[in-house]
Amino acid sequence: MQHDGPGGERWRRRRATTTWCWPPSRPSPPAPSLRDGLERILRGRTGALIVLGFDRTVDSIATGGFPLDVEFSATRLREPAKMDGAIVCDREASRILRAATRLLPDPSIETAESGTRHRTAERVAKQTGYPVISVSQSMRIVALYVGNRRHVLEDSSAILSRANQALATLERYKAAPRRGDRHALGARDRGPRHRARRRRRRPAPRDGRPDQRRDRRVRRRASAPTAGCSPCRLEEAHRRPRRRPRARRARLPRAGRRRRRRRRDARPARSLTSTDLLDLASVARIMGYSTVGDALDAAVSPHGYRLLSKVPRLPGAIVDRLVEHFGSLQKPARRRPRGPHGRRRRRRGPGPRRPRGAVAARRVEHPGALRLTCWSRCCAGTTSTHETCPGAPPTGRRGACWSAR
Ligand SMILES: Nc1ncnc2c1ncn2[C@@H]1O[C@H](COP(=O)(O)OP(=O)(O)OP(=O)(O)O)[C@@H](O)[C@H]1O
Repeated sequence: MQHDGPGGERWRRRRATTTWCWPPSRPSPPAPSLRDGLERILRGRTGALIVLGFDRTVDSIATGGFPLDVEFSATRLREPAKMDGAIVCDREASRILRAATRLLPDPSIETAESGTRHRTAERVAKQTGYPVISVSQSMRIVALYVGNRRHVLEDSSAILSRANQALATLERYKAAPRRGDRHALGARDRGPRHRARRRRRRPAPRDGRPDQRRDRRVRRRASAPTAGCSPCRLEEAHRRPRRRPRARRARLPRAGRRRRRRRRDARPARSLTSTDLLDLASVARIMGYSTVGDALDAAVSPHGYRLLSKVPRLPGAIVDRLVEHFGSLQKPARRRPRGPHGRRRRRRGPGPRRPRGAVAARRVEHPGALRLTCWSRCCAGTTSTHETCPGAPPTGRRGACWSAR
């Protein structure tokens, strides 16, 4: 008779086709002691058949053996594995419930395995929906069966050696000079003039692609050492919380929108696939450059975010405003200061040199945003702010310092 409740035909079929995952209430996949126990069984040159879950279906297909109901530990798992038959644990692998039991799954369930242990493991996994671990004595491998899937666990030493190799590669990637640096240094160094010419050459979006690819490789490598370490990575992926749909945001003013777009565009190319990385236009687009016409070959220059982020105590809002105002770092860096009547000032005689950073400060309209060195004849750069400059006029008027702009 077919019934739909637990243990019924439809119930069993549904369980066999749905992907098994750890109960949501459980904070983490099975304890590392399970992996340790499997290692011990392998080292002891015995096999095992372990069912991770117990319910009416498991009970109905298990015959013989003896009930245990003891706390799970690696050593306790090793002992019943020496005997014939299967071991049944609870779903969290925190207790060993039965040992040396014979499993008789439905023989009509298809299986691609040949040995009796593996055939049983696959059938039990399909019929009960619980994960079943089979440790092969002859092949010395651990296979995990979950529903219709089979996953062979890698040897710990292999995972460790791969992780070490990945870390070494990561170090090498990190240590390698970036393409920009190579330009500056000059791979084929032909003397100081050649070096200076190379340094002056402005990069185009096309030049950024190898660096993007390298960054991607470094990121992929960085996650590689852990990949495959956990036998339940698959399940973990299932348990990963889904991103909640974001609440609709209030429309920002135009400047804010522009800033947000620029930040979004400047976000690292994490979302790009390996194929996208080969497409120069996608990479340029994510870097915030235009791809229309021959824009990819046009010279580009940095906005100055990186440099400005190094100015201590300079708030992000001011950085944004500076970048918005100048557009590019090159403009203020190249500009020579103007005198009181708009003429370019000449340097007269020896004296303290004005640092470049102060030039950028001169063009900012908002005096409240300025906490930069005052450079004028009144204090000759000995003061750090307008307020502390001895040449500063009473509040509300611009003094000698600022009228010198
Ligand atoms: N239906 C079953 N229920 C419980 N245990 C079983 C069942 N079938 C096989 N086993 C266990 O598997 C052991 C080995 O069986 P067999 O050698 O036929 O399987 P195998 O798939 O070739 O395994 P291995 O790769 O380890 O040699 C048996 O001694 C028994 O302990």
